[in-house]
Amino acid sequence: MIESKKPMASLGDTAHRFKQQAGEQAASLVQSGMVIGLGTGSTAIFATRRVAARIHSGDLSGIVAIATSRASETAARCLGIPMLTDDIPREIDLTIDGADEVDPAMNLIKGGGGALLREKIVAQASRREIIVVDAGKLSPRLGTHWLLPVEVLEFGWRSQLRLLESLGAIVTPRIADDNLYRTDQGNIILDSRFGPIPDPTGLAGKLEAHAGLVGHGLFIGLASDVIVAGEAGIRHLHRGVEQAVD
Ligand SMILES: O=C(CO)[C@H](O)[C@H](O)COP(=O)(O)O
Repeated sequence: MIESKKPMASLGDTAHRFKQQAGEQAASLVQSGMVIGLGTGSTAIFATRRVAARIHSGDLSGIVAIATSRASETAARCLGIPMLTDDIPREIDLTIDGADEVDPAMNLIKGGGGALLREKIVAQASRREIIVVDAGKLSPRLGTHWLLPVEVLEFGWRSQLRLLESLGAIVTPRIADDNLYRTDQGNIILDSRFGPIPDPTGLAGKLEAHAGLVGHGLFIGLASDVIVAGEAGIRHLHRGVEQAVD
């Protein structure tokens, strides 16, 4: 079990250092010959950079990667990582991604960066889904600190908004540059404030039952590992079991 130690606000500027520590620790788990998934966001990028550095130093060979967003793909290509595009020809050995909120059972809210749908596709295609976070992301219950992003088709999107409201959420369509934000798929995101979610699995089921609602940021049972960095150091849990950290 992971217990929340500090609220996000108290981490302040140190969060950046913790993100780096968590991301780089995860990159040490990549081995030559692997197909890897590259996550999206300010924590996952530290893992991507370290993987690139290991490739260029000759420490890693035969790596091929799939990105969880167009932005991550562009970053990885710039760093010289060999990339797959738009297809996952075989099981991904290991994916390293960030999260917005992590509960004690290693369930997640993701999608703060808008990449939730690709992130979930890649997570579900991965043997190991390694989540890297600073300690401020730990939460006693999903929804306590973060909005739940829900990706919907433009067609009929206000009916999805009403559905979310009927489930108890306060819903705000995500805006970018004074327009509705668009995901990599051209869809809309409805940021939904549920507050602490008593039954994330039940809520996920209700959301998945609706046509037009193409993705949501609840990642239930998908994380195999969580690497969390904070004032107490770096902790690594693999399927609930504490791992030694170098
Ligand atoms: O889900 C995500 C993007 O869709 C990110 O992984 C999540 O928002 C965490 O981002 P960061 O590491 O920048 O805090």
